[in-house]
Amino acid sequence: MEDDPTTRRRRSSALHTADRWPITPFNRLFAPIYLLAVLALLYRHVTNLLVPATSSPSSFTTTLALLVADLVLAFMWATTQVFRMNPIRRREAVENLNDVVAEEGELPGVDVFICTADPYKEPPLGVVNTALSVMAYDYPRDRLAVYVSDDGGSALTLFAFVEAAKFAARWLPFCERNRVVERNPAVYFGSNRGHPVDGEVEEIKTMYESMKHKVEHVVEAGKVDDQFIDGPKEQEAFGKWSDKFTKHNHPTFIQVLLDSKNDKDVDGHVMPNLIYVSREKSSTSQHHFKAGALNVLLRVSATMTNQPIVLTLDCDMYSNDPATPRRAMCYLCDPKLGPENSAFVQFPQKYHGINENDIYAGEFQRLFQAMPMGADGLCGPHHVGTGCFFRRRAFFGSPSSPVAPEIPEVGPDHVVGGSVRSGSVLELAHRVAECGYENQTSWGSKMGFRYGSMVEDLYTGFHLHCEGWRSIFCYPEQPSFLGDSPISFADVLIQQSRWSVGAFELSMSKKSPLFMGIRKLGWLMGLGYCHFSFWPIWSLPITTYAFLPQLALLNGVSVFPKVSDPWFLLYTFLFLGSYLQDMLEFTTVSNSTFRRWWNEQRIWTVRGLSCFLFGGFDFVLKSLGVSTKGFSLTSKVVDEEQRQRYEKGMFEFGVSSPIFLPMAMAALINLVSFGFGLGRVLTGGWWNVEGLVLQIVLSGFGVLNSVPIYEAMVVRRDPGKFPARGSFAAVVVSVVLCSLASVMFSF
Ligand SMILES: O=c1ccn([C@@H]2O[C@H](COP(=O)(O)OP(=O)(O)O[C@H]3O[C@H](CO)[C@@H](O)[C@H](O)[C@H]3O)[C@@H](O)[C@H]2O)c(=O)[nH]1
Ligand SMILES: [Mn+2]
Repeated sequence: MEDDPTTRRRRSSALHTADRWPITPFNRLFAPIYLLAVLALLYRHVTNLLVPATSSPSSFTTTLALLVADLVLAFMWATTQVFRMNPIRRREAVENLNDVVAEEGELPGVDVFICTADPYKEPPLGVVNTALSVMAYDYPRDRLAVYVSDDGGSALTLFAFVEAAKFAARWLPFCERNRVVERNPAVYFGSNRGHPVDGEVEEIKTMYESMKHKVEHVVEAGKVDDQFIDGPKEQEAFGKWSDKFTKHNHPTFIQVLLDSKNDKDVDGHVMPNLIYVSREKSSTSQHHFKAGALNVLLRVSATMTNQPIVLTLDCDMYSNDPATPRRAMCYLCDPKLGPENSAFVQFPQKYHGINENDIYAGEFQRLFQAMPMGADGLCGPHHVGTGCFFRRRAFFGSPSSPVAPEIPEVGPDHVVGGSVRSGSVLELAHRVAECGYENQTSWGSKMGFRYGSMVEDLYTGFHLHCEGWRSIFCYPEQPSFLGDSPISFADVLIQQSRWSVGAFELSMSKKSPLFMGIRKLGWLMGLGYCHFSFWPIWSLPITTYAFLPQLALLNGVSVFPKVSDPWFLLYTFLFLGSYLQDMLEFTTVSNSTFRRWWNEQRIWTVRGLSCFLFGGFDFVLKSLGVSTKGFSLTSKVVDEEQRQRYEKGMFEFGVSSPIFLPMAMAALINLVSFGFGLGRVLTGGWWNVEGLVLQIVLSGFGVLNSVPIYEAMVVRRDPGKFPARGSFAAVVVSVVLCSLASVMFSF
């Protein structure tokens, strides 16, 4: 049959399908019922405020605090419902791609961007392995270009890539011939999953070990010794570095390590392009962290290869499935979908090495899986920074009104003239990577990744959606990418404090989802974006419920209805209703365990008492111009002892940090108030504490959630335990807080 466009169009329908979640009808039914209960609760608070039972100032303050807390809970509840209204799960039929794209040569080219920023926090060997895993994709090699952005400006990282380019010439054909699935060599050689061990495997393994040894040696030494430099070309590359350069002050370095027009693998087949880029840095310019780095890569790649699709990856997110680009192409090449409906294809963030019960809730099942599926049934998932295939065009204005860049050579329509090694191409590439280049241009505002938030991913995705672009969530059974998840508790909380600052930067901006979002995307998606951008305000109700009812209990003051009061039923329904629905969804949709769900709800409360709170403070300080805190990079270095403790499910406190203080205080105060409540029950019987029952139950719940903190404070002796200084501080501040509360409740 002739392959005319109509036939192809028809066939493309088989490229992907979408299924609905089975529990959606229940969720849709439950939402209005729960809403009525929420309204009833708010009504109760308001009447209590206006017509108080007692006229004490403390009871007025308590009711007001609970009203505010419940208003925030109600708002966040509403934003969560958005994702429950029409969630879909897509599946791709990669085998049908060849019907639509008749020849391999028709597949669109992909420029892959990998960001790294510090050779000590992000070991170059890991970055190199990520690059190797994507260079070895099952995709025409001449249509693949890998760009590495090194914000560390480090010769150590370049050295690792020089070695990787040599190793790739063996590794790529090996993977292809043997249909290797794990194309990250560290994973392949690290797992003993019955790989055939023959002469060739042994030889490649030795080659890998030698590369690893050299790279690790160089990183440890902190410099590239002459003995490791091979030939005049390398001499020239490393000769560009000087001792005077620092991470924050150095010229542009662009090094073409592999060029698909000239470089061949050991079998004589072409190699993908591999290009190292370190943009110019100067201590007097703004660099906009990762967003800035990505915009430089957008321009540099435009001048060198300018392929229509761009894949962005964090340095730790390696490919776990060589068919991934073809999966993405099932959407990007689908003529039925249209470019405006597939501006980007987002894959979920998934991690390797998370412990059995996921004690830190590092899987982010909701944020990275359930909610994107929910949004996919509306206008598409939010962007999560890594594992995302973009149409280059999406960075240059809305689907209907393109924005022209300051020079046509960095635009999506530019046709690259020379080879990536040609003098004129390289000269232009250097120019567009200069730190003053963006002055008086639209980069970061109307073009490229947007500046203005620490979560440039969410921020940029939001702006693209508001411009009229739509996105796709691609969630195959086998994870397409796997990344590192921090295993030290302090690292986890610092990372999420940064996310919290970024979220506030979006929600409090002039283009907040609450206003621009709802206006441009409608109520549903507008509120959906509010969920992410108001994420840290959970800390308000969580902090209130972690302290206020407990302190009241200690003073014998009742803040919830009595057991015999009909309102008691409302409280029970609200609590159990949301918890049970949440548990049901967590365990069925993502097929997870009860223990993981339990840990997840615990971490939710812990976040409210740590990173959300601290992120909020940081945001205020930043807005006032007091703090200029930058991007605190998450360390990807693993301490073996820490890893072992983590495997056993132990929380890693270790360092004394103020971020642990509020949760430790909550643990202590809940314990004391629970003990106090139980004491009253034992001495006076239940009827004596009728009005305090819910407070006793809440304290008990707090105690259950704090078990790992008590263990770390009292029982453990290992280096990951709660530092004695931290415990002491928590006791002192808790005593002060309890005394203040007893004064307050006496009014
Ligand atoms: O100035 C910088 C800072 C960071 N990075 C890179 O950004 C990536 C993400 O940094 P990481 O420390 O791993 O932060 P995470 O919090 O783990 O990253 C999540 O959150 C970020 C937003 O805060 C998103 O950009 C990421 O994609 C998402 O995985 C890494 O590859 C870094 O090398 C840079 O290139 N330049
Ligand atoms: Mn990361």
